Amino acid sequence: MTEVELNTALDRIPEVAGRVLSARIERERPEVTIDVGGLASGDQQAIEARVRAALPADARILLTAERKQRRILAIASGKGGVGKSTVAANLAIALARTGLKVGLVDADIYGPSQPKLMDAPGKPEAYNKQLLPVATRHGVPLLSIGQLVEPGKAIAWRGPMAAGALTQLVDAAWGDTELLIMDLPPGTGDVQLTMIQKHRPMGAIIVSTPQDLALIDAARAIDLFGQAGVPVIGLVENMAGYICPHCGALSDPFGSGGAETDAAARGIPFLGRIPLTIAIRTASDAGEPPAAGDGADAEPFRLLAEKVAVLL
Ligand SMILES: Nc1ncnc2c1ncn2[C@@H]1O[C@H](COP(=O)(O)OP(=O)(O)OP(=O)(O)O)[C@@H](O)[C@H]1O
Repeated sequence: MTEVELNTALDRIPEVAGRVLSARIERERPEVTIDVGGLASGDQQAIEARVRAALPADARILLTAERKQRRILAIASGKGGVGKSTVAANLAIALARTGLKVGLVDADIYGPSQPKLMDAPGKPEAYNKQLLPVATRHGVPLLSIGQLVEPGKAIAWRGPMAAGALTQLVDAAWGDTELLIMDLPPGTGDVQLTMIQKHRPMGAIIVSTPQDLALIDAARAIDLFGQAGVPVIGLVENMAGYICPHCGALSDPFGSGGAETDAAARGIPFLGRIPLTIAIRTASDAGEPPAAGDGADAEPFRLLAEKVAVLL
């Protein structure tokens, strides 16, 4: 059964109209969440029976009485190449592993790398003029600008065109997703500002490398969020400390601790340090984000998710 077939089957059940919070195929199995808030238990059971009869026998049907509001957490950086997308993907996965329903929106028009990072290159289907997020092996559905355009095309877009396309990603059929991690384009231009003003993230995390120049750019990103009235919930230092895989010696190609000092000076929480390791790069390039595994490289992302979860 495809997601479109699943949605069509649900459309034929009048009792669930307006109550389907999510309908997706997870590991080839239909998974449906239905809001039964305000219904007597007999009516809830009747709805469940109707849905069960309409779907394949292995379908998972979840009934919930609490419709949670979806929030957006923006992941930003002052400049490109600091590992913003890597942090966004791994944080999304680490948060999902804590039980939160997390989705990932890749709004990076200059280099949409999430389809590769999350190993989800397929094009999203649409239903009722809404995009259906693409399920990934890592438990975090994804919508990326890279799934909608040919490689290299999005970069040429002007502000309004980019903002229009990106809005489709945020306003998609996210169903019961509680938190959307939004991987913003690097920098502090119009597209970033429009996305922040239009979608009002509950907060932003700034990713920086430890060296001074990256921190100056990070300061600009912090200012941008400040002007838009979106709280910066913390700073993450990426590519800090390189452990040689041969001799085990620790070196600091970009320095170390710069982001922590900078965060302290600005009164922004410091959320953690992700080391520079070859394993993080090779795993990411292979569509196997380290946070999805249980190796040493998952640990910094697990710790980061723990800190972020309390700030949500
Ligand atoms: N901690 C790390 N250790 C090793 N490699 C890393 C680490 N973080 C990111 N990388 C690598 O650095 C490169 C850039 O990372 P990424 O694409 O996440 O950066 P970005 O800030 O999102 O860049 P862009 O601005 O191009 O979107 C990638 O090859 C990625 O695998």
